[in-house]
Amino acid sequence: MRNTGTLFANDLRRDRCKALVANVHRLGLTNVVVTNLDGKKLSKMLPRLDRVLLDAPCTGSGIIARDPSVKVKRGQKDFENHSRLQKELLAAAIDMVDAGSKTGGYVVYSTCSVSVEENEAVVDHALKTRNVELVSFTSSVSFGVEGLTKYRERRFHPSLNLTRRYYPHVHNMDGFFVAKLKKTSNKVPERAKKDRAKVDDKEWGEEHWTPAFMESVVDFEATSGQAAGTKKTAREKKRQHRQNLMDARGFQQKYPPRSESAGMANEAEEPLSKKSKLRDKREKRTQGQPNNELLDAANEQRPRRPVLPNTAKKAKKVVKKKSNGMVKRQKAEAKES
Ligand SMILES: C[S@@+](CC[C@H](N)C(=O)[O-])C[C@H]1O[C@@H](n2cnc3c(N)ncnc32)[C@H](O)[C@@H]1O
Repeated sequence: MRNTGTLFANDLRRDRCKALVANVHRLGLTNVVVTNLDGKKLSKMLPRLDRVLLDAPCTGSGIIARDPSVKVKRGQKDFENHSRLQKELLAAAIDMVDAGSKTGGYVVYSTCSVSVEENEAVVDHALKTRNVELVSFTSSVSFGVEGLTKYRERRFHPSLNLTRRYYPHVHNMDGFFVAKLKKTSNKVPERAKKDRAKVDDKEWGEEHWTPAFMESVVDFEATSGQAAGTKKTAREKKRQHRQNLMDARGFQQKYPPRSESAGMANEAEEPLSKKSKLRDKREKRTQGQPNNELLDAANEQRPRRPVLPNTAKKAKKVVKKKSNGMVKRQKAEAKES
């Protein structure tokens, strides 16, 4: 501006304004008015401007190379909150500009973030809620890669390719984003323009949600933390699994249980086979008996007689037999004498 016209420089933080004033003095600028206000309210306080540069507050995901703490400092909520604030600040910046300005009517939006939420999503929101369009600025800045027009399930206005992204590993600088907007009318649209950012609200794996799948009960394996009273036996689990399969295939409607047609009280009970009756009997018999596993563990701890190898056993037997014979012989000799 070569020290002509008037420049308003604003920051919400007082300490930042001090640094700003110092820079103004250092550069010998005489056309700058420094304000310490909330950017969202600025449009009501200042006259209509020719152009605005919004270097928006952001998560700083583009400066991780310089400040790795960003990786642990920022969470999903930070990205969401910054995106919301950036949308409000950009709307306010657009409202401050005069669309009929002979020398401008432009807003430049920039962040030092590489996240889509803080960049393309913010600009796309402005395109929908204000009368602005994106313009190219490659004549003055010839490098950078095109902004994204789609990202995962999100779709943005095709003109988002006029924005520019700068990457540390590609451009040897901080991660950065720049968009240049031209205001086409001072009117603020009453309703947001058609939503192009179609969010695919289909959930992962939804294609598997067949009616049969949705009707069946998923039988999860009992975990170690399960209450003792609710633990299912293998037989009960098997029965439950069979029941689930039958429910999923609509067996219940096609072939109602016999008891139902006969009007019996116990409807869910199915006829027991001979084998399962026997198994039931065995289960009842073992109920209340000591736990075999505990007994085994106790036996393990009891001191045991050393197990002799076979040859040692045989030798022991022979000695025993011999000693028996000797005793008999001695008795016989004693009788004779
Ligand atoms: C990326 S920095 C701008 C840096 C500045 N361009 C410079 O070179 O020093 C974003 C600035 O926005 C300020 N800020 C945050 N919220 C604001 C708000 N609601 N209104 C105005 N400024 C705000 C922050 O204090 C921060 O200094």
